[in-house]
Amino acid sequence: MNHIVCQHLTKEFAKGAQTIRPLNNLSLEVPKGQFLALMGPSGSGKTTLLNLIAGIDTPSSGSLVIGGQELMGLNRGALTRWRAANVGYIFQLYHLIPTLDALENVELPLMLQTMGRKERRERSMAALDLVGLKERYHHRPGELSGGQEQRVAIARALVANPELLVADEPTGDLDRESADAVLKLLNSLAHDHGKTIVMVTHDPKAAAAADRTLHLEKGVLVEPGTSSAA
Ligand SMILES: Nc1ncnc2c1ncn2[C@@H]1O[C@H](COP(=O)(O)OP(=O)(O)OP(=O)(O)O)[C@@H](O)[C@H]1O
Repeated sequence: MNHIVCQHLTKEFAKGAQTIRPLNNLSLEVPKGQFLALMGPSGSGKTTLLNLIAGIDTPSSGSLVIGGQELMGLNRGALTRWRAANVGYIFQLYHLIPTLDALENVELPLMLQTMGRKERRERSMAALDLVGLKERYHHRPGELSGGQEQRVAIARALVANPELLVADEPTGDLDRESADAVLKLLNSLAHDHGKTIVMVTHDPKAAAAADRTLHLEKGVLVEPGTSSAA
């Protein structure tokens, strides 16, 4: 079953008298539980596509169906509710709150739900356990390594149990060893826990850890080796 179905997806921005089109008539299907890597030069539309798939931004035209829900045409409020229930976002620079410990950071998405403190704590500890950091729950971000911070951020992305994870350069700020640990974790989340993962990366080694790699160029998908810039 396809988890993500993009058909003729276009995103346009008006810039003065000009129209910028970061995504141009893009069609794409991603099966549930697939770990997909998106590569492409700077400005090719990777983040724009990721933000549409994450429900952060809305398409200008085309269709975007995720888990059976058509996102095209949803208003801001509906999109925000859909995102909170269905998507976990992982950033390059973690975006943890420095004054909160690991557990409190992971709990944050659950604050938006009506849930008792005990259940919130239990769910957050389970997410920290899944990323291998249960013992570090009381540490603040400043007391963790970059790789550990990213794993806490992944626990935060997972805690509301979304089916879809999107990651923008999740290993871009990590050394090779920490990057490999994060990639192994993402791989396991897809294959052992059924999460669909869309990851933007510039690193071919990170892309190699995914099930499939797609290349974007000037807002369209290209086959490797057919680049217009080549
Ligand atoms: N909100 C916006 N308003 C106007 N133009 C935008 C907006 N968002 C993105 N763009 C333009 O769309 C194009 C694609 O941007 P995007 O961030 O998707 O590229 P990218 O492939 O993620 O690049 P990078 O690898 O540098 O992050 C760029 O030319 C960018 O300037």
